[in-house]
Amino acid sequence: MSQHRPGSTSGPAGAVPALPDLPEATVARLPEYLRALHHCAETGYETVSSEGLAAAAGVNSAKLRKDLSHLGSYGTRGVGYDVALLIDQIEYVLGLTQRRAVALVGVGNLGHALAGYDGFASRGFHVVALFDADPATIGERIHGLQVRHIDELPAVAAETAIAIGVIATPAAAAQAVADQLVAAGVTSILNFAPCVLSVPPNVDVRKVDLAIELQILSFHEHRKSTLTALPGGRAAGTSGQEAVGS
Ligand SMILES: NC(=O)c1ccc[n+]([C@@H]2O[C@H](COP(=O)([O-])OP(=O)(O)OC[C@H]3O[C@@H](n4cnc5c(N)ncnc54)[C@H](O)[C@@H]3O)[C@@H](O)[C@H]2O)c1
Repeated sequence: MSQHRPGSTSGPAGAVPALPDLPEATVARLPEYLRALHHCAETGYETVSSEGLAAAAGVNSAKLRKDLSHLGSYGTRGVGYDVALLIDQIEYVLGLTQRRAVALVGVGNLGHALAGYDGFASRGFHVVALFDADPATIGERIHGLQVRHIDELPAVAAETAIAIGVIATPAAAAQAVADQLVAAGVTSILNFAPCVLSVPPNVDVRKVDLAIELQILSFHEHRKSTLTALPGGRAAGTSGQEAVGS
């Protein structure tokens, strides 16, 4: 099987091929496939079936086959997917063939944990700068990096192209920090602060909020408890509101 840049469309000679516009849900599952594929490779598997890969990634196999078809990857009947090739394809699509520089702003409780997390480096991300506004934190060294004042962001960004800015400040400071990151040329932001950021259209923001995840689990807990409270533990067709009141 020859190596092929997944789903690329041909452009003018010498131009970088455009990536397909993948469904966001597919993009969100690709890192799971990649993690499972790396595990296959580390445990000596050269091929993997769609069912095996789907189980390892925690999705159903029909969804996995559909996702991978967007990449132009269909596997071989009776053999499955070539593990090394699929790793290459997914890493290419996710832009993981180059290490991306990450700057972290806000080195408090969460920021300390993020700054010391080894998982970024092993997945292709390089934390290049740490910023804070508190004089008590500035100058501190974490994993060999010195925390700098946020006002130094433009100078640091001029020296080192920052691909992704991570915001771990209180919500009240997050918009101003986002504005500073954008002004410094950063076009991808991972926001841990519990607030909505306003950014120009060319800037991508992803939000991580564990409290929201807990609230969603709380909804499911609530729903399960209301369903089991019904006579016979009826499993569908009744809203939680009605069940609570019954
Ligand atoms: N996403 C999640 O799941 C999750 C989990 C925990 C906390 N949080 C959020 O993460 C953020 C940080 O939480 P924490 O517990 O680490 O708070 P913290 O108070 O310990 O740390 C915040 C840090 O941001 C710095 N800071 C404040 N204003 C700044 C500015 N303008 N520029 C640069 N640095 C600035 C502070 O000096 C401090 O060091 C909060 O918004 C919190 O709600 C999110």
